[in-house]
Amino acid sequence: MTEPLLDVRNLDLVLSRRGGNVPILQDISFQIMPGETYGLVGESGSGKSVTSLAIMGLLKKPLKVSGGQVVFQGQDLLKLRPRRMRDLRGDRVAMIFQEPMTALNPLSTVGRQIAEMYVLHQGKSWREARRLAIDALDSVKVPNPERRVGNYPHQMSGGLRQRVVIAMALACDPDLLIADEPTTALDVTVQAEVLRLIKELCAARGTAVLFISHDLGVIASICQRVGVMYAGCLVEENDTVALFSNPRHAYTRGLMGALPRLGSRLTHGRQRLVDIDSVIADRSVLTKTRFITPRGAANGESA
Ligand SMILES: Nc1ncnc2c1ncn2[C@@H]1O[C@H](COP(=O)(O)OP(=O)(O)OP(=O)(O)O)[C@@H](O)[C@H]1O
Repeated sequence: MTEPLLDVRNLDLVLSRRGGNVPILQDISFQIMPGETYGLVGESGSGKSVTSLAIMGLLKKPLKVSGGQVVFQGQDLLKLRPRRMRDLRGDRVAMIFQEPMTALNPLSTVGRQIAEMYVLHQGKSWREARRLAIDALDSVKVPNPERRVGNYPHQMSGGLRQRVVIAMALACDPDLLIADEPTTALDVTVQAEVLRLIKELCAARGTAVLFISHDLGVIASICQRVGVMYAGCLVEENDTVALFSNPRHAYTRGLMGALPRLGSRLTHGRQRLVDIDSVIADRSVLTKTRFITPRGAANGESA
């Protein structure tokens, strides 16, 4: 049987204070298989971002992991030395955030920033890296890549900047891409294009994705499986289709109730992202719902 690419096991995370620890995440467990797109969905503050930061080893005080394992390609990332973790972040795991400017240097051209990925992580010469940067811009459908390669980030729209960040993230062909609300800051039509781009590029390269969003519609359009987070716990997990056709947890049903016209076409603004009727009609991919009861918590059905 194929081993999971990422196996998060019983992850606990606390806010460490002088007076004692406050639990932030409790007993989070999920797996992502190679090439799979897995969504984490939940309202603001449910713990999606800190889960991804814990996986990437990017948590800052006063947050700290207090238990569990993050096994990636067979090794527990929580035990890796900072230097190994830094190498892994450049190479095998990449991350994109909501606001592309957090990942871009405003004082450097986008071409140089993409080229740097090839120079630092793949030992390419600057000359070769510049050519690869143009190809990378082309692959993320930035028009006129030979001209755009000389642009500074402020000379580009938000959508183009996010494409540049995607090009940088995928430059080293990572095995896992963590995308934390990558389209939330963009307007609706651009959102749909960027989502489609992530979906197509990762499918073509076999890159697994951990996709984080508060928006079940966005998650449904891109993910094969979904984990639903509520108050620091993963309360329900299932194939996307099964989750939509048979939400078990009261909180999941609440999230779905907030979706426009559920049961007909799932829309996001004016852009149709997924035809939920046809998805639900495809019963072949339905599997048994994994209904999760966190350690020490009451059964979440009534949460
Ligand atoms: N640096 C921090 N210091 C203290 N508490 C934090 C810090 N970062 C996050 N938290 C707390 O951790 C919990 C989970 O936050 P997190 O950002 O992961 O939520 P989220 O589901 O990603 O929400 P959002 O979509 O708004 O980012 C929240 O209660 C938040 O207040």
